[in-house]
Amino acid sequence: MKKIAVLPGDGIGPEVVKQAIKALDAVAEVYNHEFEYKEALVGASAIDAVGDPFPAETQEVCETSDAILFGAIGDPKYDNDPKAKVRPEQGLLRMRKVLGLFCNIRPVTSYKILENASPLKPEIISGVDFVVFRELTGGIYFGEPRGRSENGETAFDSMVYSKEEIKRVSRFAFEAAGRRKKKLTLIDKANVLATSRLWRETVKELGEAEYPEIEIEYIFVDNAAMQMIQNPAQFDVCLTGNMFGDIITDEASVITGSLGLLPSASVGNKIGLYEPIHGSFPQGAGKNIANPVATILSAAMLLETSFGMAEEAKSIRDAVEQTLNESIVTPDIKAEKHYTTEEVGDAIAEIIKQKVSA
Ligand SMILES: NC(=O)c1ccc[n+]([C@@H]2O[C@H](COP(=O)([O-])OP(=O)(O)OC[C@H]3O[C@@H](n4cnc5c(N)ncnc54)[C@H](O)[C@@H]3O)[C@@H](O)[C@H]2O)c1
Ligand SMILES: CC(C)[C@H](C(=O)O)[C@@H](O)C(=O)O
Ligand SMILES: [Mg+2]
Repeated sequence: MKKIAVLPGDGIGPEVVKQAIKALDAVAEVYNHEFEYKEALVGASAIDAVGDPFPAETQEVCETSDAILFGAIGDPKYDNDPKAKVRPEQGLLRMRKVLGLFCNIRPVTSYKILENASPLKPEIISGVDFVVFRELTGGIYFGEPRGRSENGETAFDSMVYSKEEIKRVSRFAFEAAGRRKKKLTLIDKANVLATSRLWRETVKELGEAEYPEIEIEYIFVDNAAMQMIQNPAQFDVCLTGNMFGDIITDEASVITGSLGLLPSASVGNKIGLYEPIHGSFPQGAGKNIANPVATILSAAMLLETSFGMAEEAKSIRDAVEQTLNESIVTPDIKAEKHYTTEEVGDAIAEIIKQKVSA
């Protein structure tokens, strides 16, 4: 029996998480596994219920589970109130920090069938298959000091990184590069930032000392943002800090056709957390239009990474691909006919059940 903490969160979070559970249930049925789900509050809905975006009970549920499935957090009432003292995003950040989730893995894969769904030309996105390793518990998101001057006229955030923080996430990226094309691209801003120069120095030292077979390429983040649109197929394993990784992966989602397609895994010392890279898409909440694929693929990453269930994970990925091939897609994907969140979730679960029982 595997215990999965389920944190649906806000906006479309509960709708897309529900579809991922359908896929997990289908896997459990076909492969004879038992998954026990324990739901907990996070984000704006947790603030509304108990005044804290990451309550102690939620932390407890996470820490006593084998893996965490997360939807999304965020609500316009906080986005539009810069003076709000408690914010949903603080819950997400605190959760990442206390659970030691310092490495966020974001694969970007283009699907042949969706080559016309992207605003980019098919010949540019054909065969794109790279993965971004984003540092998740350091950098400008967490650095001190941060805040406002006494008169309120100035605000400041600090970008802080230690060699140790850089090394531990870099190891994950080097290991992945070893399993893939033996090339690692460090994305930074070393021409301006002292922290980026520390990244370059540390990654170079680590590579020379422990991963001499991996070729390291260095690229400035502004150039990388441009190259990712101009020639995305050149990338394989990318490594970057917290904020650059956040921005560059939303950009990368355009290659695939929709932000609603990209999953992620956040790992570190202990437990793994799996979540779509998108947010709570408040405009789409309650309308049954959100694309559940990013969350369903996050569930596949959960099976593979936390439970070592590679075949089960593949059955989810294959089912997703089949729905895309059959054009069973939500409105964010260019198609003649569109399906609802529930219909896409049902179709994927059905295919998982059929495929393996066939
Ligand atoms: N990890 C997270 O929980 C997370 C990530 C990003 C943003 N947020 C929060 O979400 C809220 C909304 O932020 P935002 O609008 O900048 O980003 P967002 O990712 O929620 O949405 C941006 C746009 O992407 C599209 N989109 C996103 N997910 C989709 C899906 N599953 N299906 C179809 N289309 C999808 C929509 O067009 C949407 O307008 C904010 O409060 C923000 O802080 C949370
Ligand atoms: C909501 C926000 C704090 C979060 C981040 O910046 O990490 C989100 O954009 C993400 O990509 O998970
Ligand atoms: Mg983001």
